[in-house]
Amino acid sequence: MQGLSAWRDDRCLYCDVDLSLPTGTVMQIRGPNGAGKTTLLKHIAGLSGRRAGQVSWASTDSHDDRDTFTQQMLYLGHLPGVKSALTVAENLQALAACRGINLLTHTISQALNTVHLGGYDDMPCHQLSAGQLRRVALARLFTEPVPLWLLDEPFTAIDQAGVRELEGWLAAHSEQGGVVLLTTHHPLALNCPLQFLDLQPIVEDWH
Ligand SMILES: Nc1ncnc2c1ncn2[C@@H]1O[C@H](COP(=O)(O)OP(=O)(O)OP(=O)(O)O)[C@@H](O)[C@H]1O
Repeated sequence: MQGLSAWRDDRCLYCDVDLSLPTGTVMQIRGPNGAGKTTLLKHIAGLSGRRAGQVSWASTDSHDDRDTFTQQMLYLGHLPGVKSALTVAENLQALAACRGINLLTHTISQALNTVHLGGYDDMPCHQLSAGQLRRVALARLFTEPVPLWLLDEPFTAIDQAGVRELEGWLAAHSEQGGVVLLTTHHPLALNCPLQFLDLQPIVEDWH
């Protein structure tokens, strides 16, 4: 990523951010509320319209080959992003279908077992707790296996045991050659090297 910049009104949120994320990288974007962490993740995922700077995947500009880039990355936003009227399995199927994957029932059940929602396949999502909804979103890490994970506050509503488990998944993904870029206010304890990108808050000029 080269020269990433974003503005709100006439204020620069982040300017000329250069990042290189080799295979195996886990990087935490840090900064206080409003510093621009979500904006930057969406920028990289290509979800915020074209901003300044270039995002390349495997040496190709992500805008020149959008299809390849979207097939290689999974963006999980700070909201779970599941439809409450659908069941757990229907949500996972619909989301995977967006990238052309036809999920087998067995794959869904396995992923749900991994996130400790085994047997919840046919449960309507409006009946789930906040932590369970988050786990449905996290099940996509296993139903849509891709090298690049862009995760915005993935620990939200997750219990303590789940936090340790998710930390383990991040480290395992890195060991398998994946790349993780995430935001969290949670201090991470990973069994792998962790890099940081610190964003500074905009200083308001009240005068
Ligand atoms: N849709 C929007 N329109 C205008 N300004 C916005 C919009 N979304 C965010 N902002 C502003 O952009 C700045 C960065 O917001 P962003 O959500 O990226 O911060 P963040 O670092 O992720 O914060 P948090 O830790 O609270 O999640 C904030 O000042 C916010 O008010």
